[in-house]
Amino acid sequence: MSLLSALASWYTWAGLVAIPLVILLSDIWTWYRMPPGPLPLPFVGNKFPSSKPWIQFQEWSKIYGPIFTVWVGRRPTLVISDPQIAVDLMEKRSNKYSSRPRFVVMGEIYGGGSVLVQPYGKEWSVRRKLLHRAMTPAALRTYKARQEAESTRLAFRIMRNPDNWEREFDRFTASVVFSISYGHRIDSVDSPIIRERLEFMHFMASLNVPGAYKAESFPILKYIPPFLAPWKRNIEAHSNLEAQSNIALVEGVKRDILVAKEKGLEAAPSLTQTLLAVREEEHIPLPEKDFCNVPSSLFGAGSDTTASTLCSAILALVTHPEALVVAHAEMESVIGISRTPTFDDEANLPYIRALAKEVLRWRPVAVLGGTPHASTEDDNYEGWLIPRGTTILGNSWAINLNDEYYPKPDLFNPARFLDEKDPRYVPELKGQKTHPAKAGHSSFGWGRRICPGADLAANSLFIALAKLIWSFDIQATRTYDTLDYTDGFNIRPKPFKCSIRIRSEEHKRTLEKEKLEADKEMEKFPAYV
Ligand code: HEM
Repeated sequence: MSLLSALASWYTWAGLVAIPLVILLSDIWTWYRMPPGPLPLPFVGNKFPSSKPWIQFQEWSKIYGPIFTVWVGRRPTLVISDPQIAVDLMEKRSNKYSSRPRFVVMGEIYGGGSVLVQPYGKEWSVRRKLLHRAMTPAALRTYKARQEAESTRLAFRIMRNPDNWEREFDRFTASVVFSISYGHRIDSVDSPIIRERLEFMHFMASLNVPGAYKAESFPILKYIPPFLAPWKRNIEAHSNLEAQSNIALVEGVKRDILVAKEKGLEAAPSLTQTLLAVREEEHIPLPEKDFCNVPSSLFGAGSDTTASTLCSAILALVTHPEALVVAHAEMESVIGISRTPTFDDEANLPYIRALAKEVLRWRPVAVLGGTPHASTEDDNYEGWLIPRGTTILGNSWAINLNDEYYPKPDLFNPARFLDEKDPRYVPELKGQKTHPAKAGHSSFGWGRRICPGADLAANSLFIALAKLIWSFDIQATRTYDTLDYTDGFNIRPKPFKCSIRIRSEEHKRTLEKEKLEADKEMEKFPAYV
């Protein structure tokens, strides 16, 4: 071996050892300065449970404190279990904590331009501003009539077929968001349009399963040409299908507007109609595919979340019948039997309002805070380093069951959200610490990324729960495991049976009468077939 080649091989070996060593030392230095958590393995990170990580995170918070670090490979993730810390970072310092971690497969290859996974910046802000057009206070007021009508139809349909309550929740929430997005109601969850949407959602969810795609850990793989990568072709084919479907829905609204105009009428108002009018007047810097993704994103983000929360409400009521007794008493004294509750009664139904909040606290559907946040600058919190690019998880599960804020956190008791002057208020449920958010919970997320549909969802939950409680006796038929939930980004109780019966003949007659009015209201939004 010549001296030259010996030297070259020496340098190669030195490099092979030195580079990982430098990376390792740098990781250790970062790890040492970040909030402590379970010990990670170099380059591999921590071991996570294969299901329901929020439970393990809650356990770890009891050992490492309300803010700790876990490592996914070499990427640090900060897990927060205290609402004040979540607000300190994601709201008070929202200029640094409003991005999303990189989603190579779902965000960049599948694309679709969904606002949910967009990193913080211009692309995100254009979409978010367009979405806000549908969520202004004035717009929310106009949706109330259809939310009332759809929740009357919901109660009527459950009265007719009580065992079908879960699917009726899915139909109700789908109809509310579709009527807002496109001016069309949904009469059946089996309609082709809903089936297609669910297929898109399931495919999207499959892209996010940890380990499913190597490109997530090795982003360079996303540049492989599709003809060499069948997995990429498959993702792109699905992405194109969804884009075409989104475009077809917008084209449908354009046709509705033309047809109505020819008849001298106006098409049912919708977000799509508003966005098309805005585009006539100002340039919207989005390609057609991304523009059409904006109204379609309401279904993905807003339908299943609201329906799952209603499922949790039924589980809460059958396992905590004392809450239903108080709620029924409120209905009897404020509403009576000759009519069902409406939004005009909201101020006089504080227990029902509190009940909706307590469901969101007790079983937060977006259990790990929805989609994680990511930091865009180095920061320092209480002496700890939070480097740029850290993933931030608000563990809503641990936050909402934190007994410093919510004593007896596993107990479902709406009274904790009542005004202290209300005779039904229970002082023992007042936490030693007060939740920093005005709503008293943070189940809709934080700061600049807070759920834009929060008020719409809160309205749907209030009116649906009010009508259901007014209509029905809801009772257990067996004992239930209140932790038996599905896995994933959004959680829902696993299917269960219970007894749902109309409260009296007079309730039945009132509901039948009001259902006719509700049908008339919903005729303004022709059904998608
Ligand atoms: C009970 C019902 C709902 C719950 C619990 C919920 C919860 C959440 C949470 C926790 C986030 C993440 C917030 C964050 O990153 O800090 C989120 C984001 C989002 N939600 Fe909701 N949501 C609900 C209903 C809705 C509805 C009805 C809509 C629309 C009609 C909607 C649209 C969105 C969108 C578009 C985002 C992404 C925002 C962004 O990344 O900038 N959600 N939601």
